Amino acid sequence: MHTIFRLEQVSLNVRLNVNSKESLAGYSILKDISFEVPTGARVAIVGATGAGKTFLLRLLNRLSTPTSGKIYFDNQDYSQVPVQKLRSEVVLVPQESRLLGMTVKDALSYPLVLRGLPKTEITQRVSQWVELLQIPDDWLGRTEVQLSVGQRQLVCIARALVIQPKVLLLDEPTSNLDVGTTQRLLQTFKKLVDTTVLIVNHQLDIASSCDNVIHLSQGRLISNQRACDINWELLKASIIQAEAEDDFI
Ligand SMILES: Nc1ncnc2c1ncn2[C@@H]1O[C@H](COP(=O)(O)OP(=O)(O)OP(=O)(O)O)[C@@H](O)[C@H]1O
Repeated sequence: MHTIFRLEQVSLNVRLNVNSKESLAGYSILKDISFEVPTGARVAIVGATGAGKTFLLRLLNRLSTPTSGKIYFDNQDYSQVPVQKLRSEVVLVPQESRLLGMTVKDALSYPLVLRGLPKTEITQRVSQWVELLQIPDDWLGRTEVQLSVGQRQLVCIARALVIQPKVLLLDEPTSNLDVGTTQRLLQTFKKLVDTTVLIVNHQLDIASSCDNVIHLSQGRLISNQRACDINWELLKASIIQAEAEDDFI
């Protein structure tokens, strides 16, 4: 099995107050995390609010740097891979993505323009994804203020998909999408043969459509299992319990 990411005992501390000398050790966000992501897999990352899911995606995209431990991307120590190269192959779609004032059509073309693709190929690729995700033609000339939150979310995912990255990191990609669009998106992910997809999601039915499920709780890895081996009732109960404990704290 080829692995696209391998994490070995990765921990991440962040300083709550960057100016404070006392808090140099920082606040522990992720603790001693080890797992492997098979190339081409769809991996869900689940866990209670504040479990560290978003920070895990940030680590993989190198928006955050591990405090200790090692991360390997495509069998290479990822700290040795130039950040620009890594981010062109490992694309993160955060919860609050923006179109930066561009029209939908320009936003979808822009990453390909940056990569120097010929105009004809850009047009062809954008049309292909617009069609696959059933983005209506009348959105193409709109800017983000003329789109609903869910419509913008879909366009931001399409903008990442046109790049055909090696790894797609999606933070709550379906939080504002209707059931039909969510299903279409999940079907599309299944068809991506060369792209590994990691999805942070609160909805376990989305996790159940993935190949593997990583469960985090309070910054620790609780399990990394194949979806077909999971007892979903138990997983749900465990997440609910972690949320209740957090509320109590
Ligand atoms: N800028 C920050 N500085 C310090 N701690 C932070 C910062 N942002 C978030 N945290 C803390 O880091 C922990 C992990 O946050 P993270 O956003 O990764 O959680 P999450 O699992 O994605 O949660 P959610 O499901 O609510 O999005 C939380 O306890 C949070 O309070």
